[in-house]
Amino acid sequence: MTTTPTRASAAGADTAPAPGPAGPAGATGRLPLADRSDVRAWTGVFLRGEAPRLALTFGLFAAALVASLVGPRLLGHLVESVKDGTTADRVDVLALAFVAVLACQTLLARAARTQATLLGERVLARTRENFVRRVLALPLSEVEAVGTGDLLSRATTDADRLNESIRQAVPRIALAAVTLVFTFAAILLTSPLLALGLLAGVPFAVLSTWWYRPRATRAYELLLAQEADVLAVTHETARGAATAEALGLGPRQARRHGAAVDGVVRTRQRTTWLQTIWFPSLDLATMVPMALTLLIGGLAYQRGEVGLAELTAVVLYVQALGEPLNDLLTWTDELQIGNAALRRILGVERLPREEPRPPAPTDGHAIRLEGVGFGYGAGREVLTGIDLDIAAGERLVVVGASGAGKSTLGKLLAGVHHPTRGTVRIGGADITALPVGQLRREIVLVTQEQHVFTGTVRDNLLLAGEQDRAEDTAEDADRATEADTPLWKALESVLLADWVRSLPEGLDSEIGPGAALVSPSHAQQLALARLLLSDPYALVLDEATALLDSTASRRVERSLAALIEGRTVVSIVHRLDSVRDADRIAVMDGGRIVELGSHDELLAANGAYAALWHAWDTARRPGPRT
Ligand SMILES: Nc1ncnc2c1ncn2[C@@H]1O[C@H](COP(=O)(O)OP(=O)(O)OP(=O)(O)O)[C@@H](O)[C@H]1O
Repeated sequence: MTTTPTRASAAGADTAPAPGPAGPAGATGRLPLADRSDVRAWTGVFLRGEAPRLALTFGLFAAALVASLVGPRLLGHLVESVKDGTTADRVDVLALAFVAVLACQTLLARAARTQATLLGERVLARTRENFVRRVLALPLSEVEAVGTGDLLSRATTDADRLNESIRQAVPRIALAAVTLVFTFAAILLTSPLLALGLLAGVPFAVLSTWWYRPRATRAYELLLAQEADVLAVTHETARGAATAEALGLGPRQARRHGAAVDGVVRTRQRTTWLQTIWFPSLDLATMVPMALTLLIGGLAYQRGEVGLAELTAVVLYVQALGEPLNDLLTWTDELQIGNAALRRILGVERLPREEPRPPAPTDGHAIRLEGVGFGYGAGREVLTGIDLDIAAGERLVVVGASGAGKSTLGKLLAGVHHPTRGTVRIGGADITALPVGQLRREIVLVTQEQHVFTGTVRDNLLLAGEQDRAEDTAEDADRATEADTPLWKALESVLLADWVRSLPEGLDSEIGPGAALVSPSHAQQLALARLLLSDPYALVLDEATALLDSTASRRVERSLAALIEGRTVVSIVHRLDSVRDADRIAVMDGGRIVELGSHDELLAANGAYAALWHAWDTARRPGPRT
């Protein structure tokens, strides 16, 4: 079962969630997008941080470019020399020079591409690290509100697109732009008259791009968001496959997936349609001036205004314009996608941060809820007017019909959500003022969900930043054995020691996704052992064994017995098997606590609890068969 501190521990910061159950993500169901100023700021940091590498990359590209421009001039001279009559030696020299320039150009272009790739990978790695660090610092309620699909797609597909942009689009566009400028300058130097014709393309290019850009930006932003929706449905379906199958939700999930995919297809059709207007306009913007230049060149040559060498060079230059223009066209579009991806990746920066908080003084470990109310997002209150005192060491069971608000109460007790009204206090301190580290030493929520992290059994037990200690001690066998003692004790307590011993490398065996599979009950026992090691004062157990079959459930319940010893325990239950052992029972209905007392007191009161108990008691007894 998942223990909520895991994310906070991974963040490694002693921080607490920002107040409020749902921020911007909660209100919209999607993470926000960064705006242009954020992208500009990011670009500024990128340019400053990578200035030397950028200069080297562009320097290499420029050198390759100059080499590529020398080639046509040499060929021009060659053609003119042959026409005017020359020696074979001169032809050889010119041909050799041409080959040498070509080789230089190839080597320089190769070095430039390598630099661009390294640059892209560096920037991407840093952006990804920042993204993950930022996500880990998000209040858990934000992550819950937005779901994992949007986060996943930003960290994977969007990051890949940004990578593609930095690695390919940025250098190619820069190279194409510089090539165009240099080539134009070369034409201008060769023959200003012939250069004039090329300007005819400028109005076509400017007008069509001015029309296309804002439309394409919106379409690409929508496309990435819709792709995130597809990922979210796919992820949800895969994660809840067992529930979907049990409840026959397959067709419903298929419909949702189909609708999400339809959205993507529609937007792709729109982007393709936009391209079918823009691309031909740009083609026109390149073909018309090229044709014009050649026409002017032909006429000027006939009238003796330009020589054959100039005309040959200009014809080659004009031809050489085709590739950079094509690159500019294709990669500018790719850059738009990269820009949309970057806005999504940087969007997490707009969410509230978990600010570091100083430790709050507490007096004991009693829990007190005063006038607590809570609603998800802007919706109705699902908890209202809750007043509750839980003494340190008390066992409280929470029962009630489905939707009564039991799990929500559990999340408020553990500080996963903060009340929208009233206060939750632990040891007299407002829970919202406690840093996460301190909060998790006080109280932890244990749910039905479990997660085994990829790594060794030891890593899984020592989550919470204690791996370093384990790595240090691994060098010294005696100290390692000593350090392992509490781990084995915890594993013994949750009845998992035999299982770990049976693994090929004991505590050092790799488990989790991609390694040895762990059964749900073992995963839950592992999480309980982890909890034993982190040793919180209070536990909220939310249906901890509800999803297990009865044998596994009995095994985990026996493991739980070791964990709850000596702690404050709030158990949220559907089955009433063990409610009699509780000190008190809270009955919830419609978001309120309607009854509170011991089993005997509540039976004597003959109210809601008595009705629940009798119904459950009758159902579990074997009745007369008819
Ligand atoms: N993440 C959420 N967003 C919006 N509403 C929610 C969310 N989680 C629960 N609710 C709503 O809050 C109310 C209380 O739900 P809660 O899960 O706390 O009840 P419960 O008593 O634990 O039910 P169950 O026994 O079925 O788990 C329900 O109306 C539920 O639909």
